[in-house]
Amino acid sequence: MEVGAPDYLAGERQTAEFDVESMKVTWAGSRHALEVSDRMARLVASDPVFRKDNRVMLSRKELFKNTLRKAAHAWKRIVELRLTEEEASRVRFFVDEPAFTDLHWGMFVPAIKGQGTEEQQQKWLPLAYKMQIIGCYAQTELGHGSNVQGLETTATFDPKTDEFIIHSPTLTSSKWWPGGLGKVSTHAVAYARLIVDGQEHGVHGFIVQLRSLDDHMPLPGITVGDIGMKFGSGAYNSMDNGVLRFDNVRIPRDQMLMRVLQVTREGKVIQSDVPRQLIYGTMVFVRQTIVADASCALSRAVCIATRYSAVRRQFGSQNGGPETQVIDYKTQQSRLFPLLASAYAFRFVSEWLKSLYTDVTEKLQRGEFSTLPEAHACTAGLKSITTSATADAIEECRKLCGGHGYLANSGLPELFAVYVPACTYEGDNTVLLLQVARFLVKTVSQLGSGKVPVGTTAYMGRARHLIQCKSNVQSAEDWLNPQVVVEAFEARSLRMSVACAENLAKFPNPEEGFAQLAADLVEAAAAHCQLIVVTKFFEKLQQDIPGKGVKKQLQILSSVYALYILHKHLGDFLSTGSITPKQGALANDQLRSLYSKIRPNAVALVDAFNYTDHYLSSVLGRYDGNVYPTLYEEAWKDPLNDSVVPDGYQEYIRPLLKQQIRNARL
Ligand SMILES: CC/C=C\C/C=C\C/C=C\C/C=C\C/C=C\C/C=C\CCCCC(=O)SCCNC(=O)CCNC(=O)[C@H](O)C(C)(C)COP(=O)(O)OP(=O)(O)OC[C@H]1O[C@@H](n2cnc3c(N)ncnc32)[C@H](O)[C@@H]1OP(=O)(O)O
Ligand SMILES: Cc1cc2nc3c(=O)[nH]c(=O)nc-3n(C[C@H](O)[C@H](O)[C@H](O)COP(=O)(O)OP(=O)(O)OC[C@H]3O[C@@H](n4cnc5c(N)ncnc54)[C@H](O)[C@@H]3O)c2cc1C
Repeated sequence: MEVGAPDYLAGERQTAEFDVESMKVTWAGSRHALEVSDRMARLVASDPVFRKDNRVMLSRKELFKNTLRKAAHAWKRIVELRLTEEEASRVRFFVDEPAFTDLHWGMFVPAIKGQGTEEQQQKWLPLAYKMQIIGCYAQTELGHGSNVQGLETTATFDPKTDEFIIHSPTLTSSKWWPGGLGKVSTHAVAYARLIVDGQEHGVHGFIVQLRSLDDHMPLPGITVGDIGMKFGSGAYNSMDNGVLRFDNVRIPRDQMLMRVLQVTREGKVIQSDVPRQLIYGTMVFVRQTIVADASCALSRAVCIATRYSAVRRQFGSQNGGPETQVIDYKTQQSRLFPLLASAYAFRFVSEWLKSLYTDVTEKLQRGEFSTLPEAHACTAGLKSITTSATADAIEECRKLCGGHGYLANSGLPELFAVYVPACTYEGDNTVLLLQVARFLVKTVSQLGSGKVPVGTTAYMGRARHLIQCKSNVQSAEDWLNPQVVVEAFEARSLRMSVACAENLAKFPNPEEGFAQLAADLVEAAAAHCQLIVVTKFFEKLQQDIPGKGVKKQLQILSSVYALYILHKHLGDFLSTGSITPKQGALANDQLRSLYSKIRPNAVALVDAFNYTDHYLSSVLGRYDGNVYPTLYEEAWKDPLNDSVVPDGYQEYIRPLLKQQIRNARL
């Protein structure tokens, strides 16, 4: 905010019962992370190249070219200022525009790192790090996305020339969707079925050059282009999601990523001791980052809706005084505050998931693979529930802002359009929950065998207790006890998984049973993932959290998150007998009282996200709350208002009006 400018939300900020600066540190993860973030936010906001207020008005071509300009400028600044990786990734965050660079850094580089041999990494990574080559991740095809084993592209070894022949045998085998592919990437990690000596060896990644490094023209045998406009204006259309066909394209043998499986000069296929699933490792990495993205997108929407709800007034004027702030309506609070709590919950679970991922990666380096299934289940499941909740929440925030939320300059329509594909990319959310369900059913089925479940399924080791325990909640106050809450969530989750396992056992063919019970399995998987989020929020509170009143606010938010989920899924808790209807009603009583505790802190709690006005790009979410004059000014900037009488008046409006007049005279 400019020095001396009026702050229409100052009153709201004065009622905060905690130290906002300390909460900013907790949200950012550390004082250092906050400092870096703050500096990079200002760097981006003060640079005219990164302007984004006109984005929804641009044609696709203009938008795309502008994105190229921003990406090139960002890279120039990163190199000039010698920014660290952490700083560079904050620059990407605040530039706030999907671009080919996301796939280059986020998938192409990690695929080579995770699936390439030492030699391959040494050859390709320096080129990629300097952006002397630009890569994408070409897995999905027109006919196959979720079913990776069903991909049709082939990579056939030719021992005569020591090459692989990459080919798209059918229309449905055309690569379809990869970001950065359509117009920019010079290379791809393309996934194809490996065929050696007429035998198939599953799907593997191959580094394929697509375009000339001299004139950017597609190489012989490559057909490549953009797949067309996507949902919404602006939004994901800055990305060149592409289509790609291979017509017997030859690549050297050493361009197959060979950490998992090697093909020798003689055409021998050698399986290393690394599990086959490591071929899916890049997806595990990105799913983990997507959970962190969910907390960012959600907190952004909630920040806009909270500030605007404090500015907006409707009804309730007493003796000509001001009307009621809509944030004071209990319905507004019961829709908004759980989303605020969810933003914090997703933030902390993403922190935990990142540490789990780092730990598993270190173990993989040492040749320990036992934690891979849990890492897969956690990343897949949390990606699924956090993105689904965030997509729904952004739309709810739009509605919480009434009519003005529908204006592009509220920032919410574009945020929604850019965010919703997260429910689909990197694994459709239902497909991913089915993976979690497989993991849970397997864990349950091993309970009797003496194998002790660990990590996020450790609670299943107490199945005997959880299957019959009764919650001893007797008052609304009891629901503030994390142990009580966690036990109710554990009982619900365990009982849902066990019920699924019991029902599955009734089918002679387990796969048929899995298919028939898929809807129940998905619900059991979601219950397990919600338990993880709740638990990790409570565990965060065990840490030392400095700053006046900060921990207290987080305790309130953790209870709101847990009791909101309980209230929303009350049917599960009641039907599994994890709690009684009376206890469910007490949870709801507690939730109401927690909302009143959040109310004086709401604006400060969203200030703690530390978002600049440039990043929010929302008239409704402005830090200073100066909404109405800005809405009014912005309206006049619309190109339609460039002329008082619109283009087309002479051709289409005038004749109509004349005709009406004639008719009226008749
Ligand atoms: C210097 C820096 C400068 C600037 C910075 C600039 C930029 C920013 C940088 C970074 C940004 C970071 C990240 C963001 C990047 C991009 C994000 C933006 C956009 C997103 C792009 C989206 C890209 C995509 O969508 S890529 C395509 C994704 N596709 C999918 O997800 C497909 C989903 N399908 C599957 O995963 C699988 O096919 C399946 C799991 C559903 C089924 O597979 P399969 O049939 O083989 O399996 P099963 O038989 O069911 O299972 C076999 C066993 O394997 C286990 N399994 C399955 N998957 C995994 C896994 N991933 N890991 C481990 N194990 C796995 C499964 O459990 C089975 O085990 P079991 O024991 O045998 O039961
Ligand atoms: C914006 C965007 C960017 C993308 N970027 C990339 C990229 O860079 N690289 C890349 O390779 N791919 C990319 N993709 C592709 C993406 O990964 C796939 O779209 C995604 O994995 C879903 O696969 P699908 O499209 O085949 O969906 P489908 O599997 O066809 O899903 C359609 C419906 O079928 C259901 N379904 C499917 N299988 C099952 C099942 N077994 N049981 C029950 N229900 C099922 C799903 O739940 C869904 O409702 C991108 C997609 C989008 C939208």
